[in-house]
Amino acid sequence: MIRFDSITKKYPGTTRPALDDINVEVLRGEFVFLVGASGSGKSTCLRLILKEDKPTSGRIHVLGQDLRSISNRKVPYFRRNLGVVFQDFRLLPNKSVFENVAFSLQVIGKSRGFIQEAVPDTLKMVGLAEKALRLPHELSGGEQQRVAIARAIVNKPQVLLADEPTGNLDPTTSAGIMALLERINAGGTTVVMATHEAGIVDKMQRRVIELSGGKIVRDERQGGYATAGIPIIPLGAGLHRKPAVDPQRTVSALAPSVLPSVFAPANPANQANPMAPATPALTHPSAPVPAPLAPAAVVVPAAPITPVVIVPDAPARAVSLAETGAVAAAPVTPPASVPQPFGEQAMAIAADSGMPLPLTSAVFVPGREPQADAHETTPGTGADDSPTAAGAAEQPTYMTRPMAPTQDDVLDQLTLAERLGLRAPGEKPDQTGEQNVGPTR
Ligand SMILES: Nc1ncnc2c1ncn2[C@@H]1O[C@H](COP(=O)(O)OP(=O)(O)OP(=O)(O)O)[C@@H](O)[C@H]1O
Repeated sequence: MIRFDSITKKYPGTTRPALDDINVEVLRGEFVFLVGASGSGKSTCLRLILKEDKPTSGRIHVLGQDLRSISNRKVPYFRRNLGVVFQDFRLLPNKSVFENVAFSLQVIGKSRGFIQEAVPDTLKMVGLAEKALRLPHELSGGEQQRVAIARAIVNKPQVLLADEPTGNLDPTTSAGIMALLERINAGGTTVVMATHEAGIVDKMQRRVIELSGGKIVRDERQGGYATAGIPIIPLGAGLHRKPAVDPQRTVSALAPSVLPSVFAPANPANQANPMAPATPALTHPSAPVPAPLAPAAVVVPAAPITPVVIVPDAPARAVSLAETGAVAAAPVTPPASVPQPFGEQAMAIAADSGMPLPLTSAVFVPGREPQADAHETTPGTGADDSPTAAGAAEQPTYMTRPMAPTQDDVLDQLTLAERLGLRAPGEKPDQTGEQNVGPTR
């Protein structure tokens, strides 16, 4: 399903590789945790799987395809098989829950009929059927993450990549999110999740791949989190921050089995599942392997954990996937003035017009008439689709194109289609719908 053959990734201007001769294979239907200190290479792995970036050397196969053989023009098609979830949710703040989920189908040209069926089904699965009309800021953090997960899975991807999806959530809410991810996995979707959260990894007892300094130092079939290489932070404390650890100073986990567990046993009284699966898992016809796992296990944070090694003097933080923006669930400036019926072509044309355009929400929501958001465009006033945007919908939202480049958000200069990876920056749209899709770089 996913295979890295001798993968080395060296970022320009760096001396040490972010990934150093990685060989690993993830099988269909697996649930894999990627763990490791900050800067160990977890997000780089996810970026390479997405073909967001390419390795310096080595080969990557995803879904049976050698990523080198996928032309830039085909990358958007390839990515439709992958769902992505980030720590910071990345919802469109001025769109409802329904619209946020529908949006990812709109941009790949799914029919209105398909959207009307798939979105409610998916919202039901994540337990948000009743909140379809809410705006992101009217939801809790856990609910927002469930919307993001719904958006990532609504097209039934074969692989779900999650980059610290519980990083901004409290332990109970995280447990609900993990139960949901387990359920998605039980439906046949392969899940690869980067995390720093020891309690979750320990509870799930799934495959754990540990990176240290760009190398795999542990690959355990049913592993826990604890190694000498990773400091433990107590659940519920510092959940909003990644541990700051100097990978140079961490001890290699070459012999994790000899390490004593630092985890207190879980409190059985806490085993109630806050996300009790009331609805069936989505079926994934494209994933022929039957659900390999037991019914969603309860994921409850372990009893209070005694913090151990916290290494002071953090290094410059690694650039994570969540910070660099990404494809499948990346934030996008909402489409400009979309005529109905919505569609990739219409949105691409609108987004590519280069003119300031009013925002229009063209998604039909049951029980709610299609309506224009009707924010007039004001060049230079920013549509806040930054990671902090979720929950900030009370701020007026404006189109930002065209806008001056900023140092840290080049994405804002791209059109909607470009930002979604549907077309290479600068490439002109044609009039043939799906064929609009083109190279991403
Ligand atoms: N775009 C980039 N340019 C240069 N170096 C980078 C870039 N992205 C990541 N790196 C470096 O590559 C290494 C691995 O980074 P990566 O983001 O993959 O780590 P990570 O394990 O995901 O960290 P975190 O847990 O903090 O997200 C780090 O040393 C980081 O500084």
